Amino acid sequence: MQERNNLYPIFLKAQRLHILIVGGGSVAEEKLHFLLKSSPDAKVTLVAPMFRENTLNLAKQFNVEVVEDYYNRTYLNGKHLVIATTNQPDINIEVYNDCRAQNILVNVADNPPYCDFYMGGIVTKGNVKIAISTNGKSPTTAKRLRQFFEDVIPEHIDDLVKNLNEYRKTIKGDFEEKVQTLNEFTKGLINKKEAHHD
Ligand SMILES: C[C@@]1(CC(=O)O)c2cc3[nH]c(cc4nc(cc5[nH]c(cc(n2)[C@H]1CCC(=O)O)[C@@](C)(CC(=O)O)[C@@H]5CCC(=O)O)C(CC(=O)O)=C4CCC(=O)O)c(CCC(=O)O)c3CC(=O)O
Ligand SMILES: NC(=O)C1=CN([C@@H]2O[C@H](COP(=O)(O)OP(=O)(O)OC[C@H]3O[C@@H](n4cnc5c(N)ncnc54)[C@H](O)[C@@H]3O)[C@@H](O)[C@H]2O)C=CC1
Repeated sequence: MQERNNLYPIFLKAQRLHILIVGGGSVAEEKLHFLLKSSPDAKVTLVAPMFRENTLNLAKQFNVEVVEDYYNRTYLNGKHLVIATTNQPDINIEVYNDCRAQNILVNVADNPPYCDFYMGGIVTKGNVKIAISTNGKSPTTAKRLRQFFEDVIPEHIDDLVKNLNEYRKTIKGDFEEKVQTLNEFTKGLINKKEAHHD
């Protein structure tokens, strides 16, 4: 039987969550880069005894707090989401265990058994965002799919969203009538028979 991805994607308001990245090396830079590419307003703290120059430069351009220190549990105070990227496997696992004990969602980068969530491939076009996951099976496929969709999804998809948002405000009637009108209006965008709950 074909395997199936049972992960549930959600779209976080990264601006009002406090995210901690433990480590300041190459992996921290990669995770921070994709986090900020999607959510430039994300509120992030980095903690590590040593930072690579590229990581520091990236952090400086955004709302990222940099703390030069070894990880300890007090850095979890007030954090909602944690990503561990150190080159010390036992430290990454300590971070994982500390987070689990406090119900803080944790991702040990590139270490699936120690992840409550995975980072995905992300495509953003204006208000439209698509997140891609291969269930942790092939990050390279997630990256290629991200590049593919960045290419083929037209920039003007955002105009459609904005226009429909305006149009929605002008429709009269109760909620059900609005839904019906909007669905009727956009039927032509999809070349298949409308199925219920699609
Ligand atoms: C499970 C997951 C956990 C997590 O880290 O969240 C994970 C795990 C691992 N990554 C590894 C390596 C690489 N990761 C990338 C790239 C990305 N990895 C990302 C996510 C995820 N990576 C999560 C699953 C996502 C999903 O469900 O599909 C992306 C999408 C998002 C992001 O990083 O923010 C980002 C692309 C962003 C973009 O381009 O848009 C590349 C490609 C490259 O750099 O060219 C390589 C090198 C090639 C290779 O080795 O495959 C290894 C092996 C390490 C080793 O060899 O030791 C593991 C461990 C394992 O697979 O077991
Ligand atoms: N660089 C890569 O492409 C890949 C790396 N990895 C694994 O990920 C690990 C990290 O890789 P890099 O980021 O390249 O290493 P790196 O050497 O660039 O960075 C390691 C970071 O961990 C920090 N650190 C060490 N002890 C710490 C502690 N007690 N508290 C907080 N921070 C601490 C260091 O100060 C440094 O900032 C490696 O051990 C490697 O096994 C896995 C796959 C690919």
